[in-house]
Amino acid sequence: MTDYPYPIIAGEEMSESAIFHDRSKLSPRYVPEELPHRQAQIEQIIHVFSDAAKDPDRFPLTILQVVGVAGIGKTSTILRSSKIIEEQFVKSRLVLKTAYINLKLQGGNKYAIYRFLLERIAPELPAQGLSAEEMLRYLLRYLRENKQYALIIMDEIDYLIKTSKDTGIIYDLTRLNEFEPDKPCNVKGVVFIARSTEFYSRLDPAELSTLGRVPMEFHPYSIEQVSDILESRAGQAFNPKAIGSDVIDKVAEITASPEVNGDVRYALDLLLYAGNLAESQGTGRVTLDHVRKVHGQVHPSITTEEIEQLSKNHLVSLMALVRALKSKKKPYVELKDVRLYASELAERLGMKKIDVEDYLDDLKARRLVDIRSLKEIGLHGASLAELEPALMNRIKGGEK
Ligand SMILES: Nc1ncnc2c1ncn2[C@@H]1O[C@H](COP(=O)(O)OP(=O)(O)OP(=O)(O)O)[C@@H](O)[C@H]1O
Repeated sequence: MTDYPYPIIAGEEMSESAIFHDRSKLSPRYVPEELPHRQAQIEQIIHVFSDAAKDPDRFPLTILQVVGVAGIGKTSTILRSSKIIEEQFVKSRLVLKTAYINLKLQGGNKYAIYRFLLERIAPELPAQGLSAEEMLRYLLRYLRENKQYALIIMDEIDYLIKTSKDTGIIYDLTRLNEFEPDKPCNVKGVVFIARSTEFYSRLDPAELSTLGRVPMEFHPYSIEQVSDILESRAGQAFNPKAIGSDVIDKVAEITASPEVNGDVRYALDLLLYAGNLAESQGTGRVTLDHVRKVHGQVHPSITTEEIEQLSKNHLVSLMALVRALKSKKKPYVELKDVRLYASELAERLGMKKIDVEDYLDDLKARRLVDIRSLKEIGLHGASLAELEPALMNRIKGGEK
């Protein structure tokens, strides 16, 4: 183990301590009921689907796109809205199932994605031996026969389109109502979430037109808004006496800086680690010093959640890049340097040789690595020394 002073993985368990009331409320997987400053967007989305629960068979398949930078509540807003829409269906004595897919996590091809969809919506149906198109037909038939409805949420669609040739997914999902045109389509909505609209350039005109050109844009929060959000999250996670508004305002200020670019996920990480540090020092209260110390050590351009999403090969490739950059003391290194460190690391960890180039490409698509050319590979963000223990912890701790 390393001397990294606080666990890099957010604890899921309820924990009693002088600092925390329930630290799992800071976990990236927790979707709070209250989303300050996203109420207008929630209402807008609910409005779009407001007639769906009233007369679902006449409600058309509705496509929604949501676009905005990382960590500004896109996913949470959609998930919260879908819960409310589900409740409206329940009130009409109907069933709406939400299938959420994070394409960065799920990755892969059309086939794997549709199989996952089928598992979520129609778990009784076996997916084995079916073609991608058959899976969608089965899914639609299953919903019809069981008088159920579905909402599909495809998160990080831009990542998928950038890394995979299966752009057909957009075409398929936006035309689910044309599979059997004489029958109602019980998938009532498909929501695509993306960081930007750059992926449009990889779509053909037919895909673009079914997707619709007008995304719902989410703008980053202001400092004051981040403060409100953190106050609400901290209120659930910390003991009231353990944290003050000075700390919340400091974290909000850091979060709104260009370096972090409003990513609330990073703010929650900062609060968690600062709390852990205060706990380990037995101070009974989180101080500005704890925040400063942690901010100096955690890497703003890579959050806990992003590290958790990486496979061991990704981690080793990233670690090799960090080591190469450190040893060369330059902002960019060459691919061959990274290769060298990666094979050394893999050998030491008893792993098979890694195709570093593929993993670096993927890390680039995840916006963690900056590849200008094969001779100029660097990291997004500045200081790296701190990244190494966090990555090593994960490599040794959890395998994916
Ligand atoms: N208004 C808010 N109130 C409370 N928590 C929030 C709010 N906005 C964001 N968060 C929290 O910040 C974290 C990141 O939010 P979320 O995953 O929804 O962002 P995103 O825009 O979808 O990011 P990405 O593009 O990286 O997926 C989550 O833990 C979420 O709960």
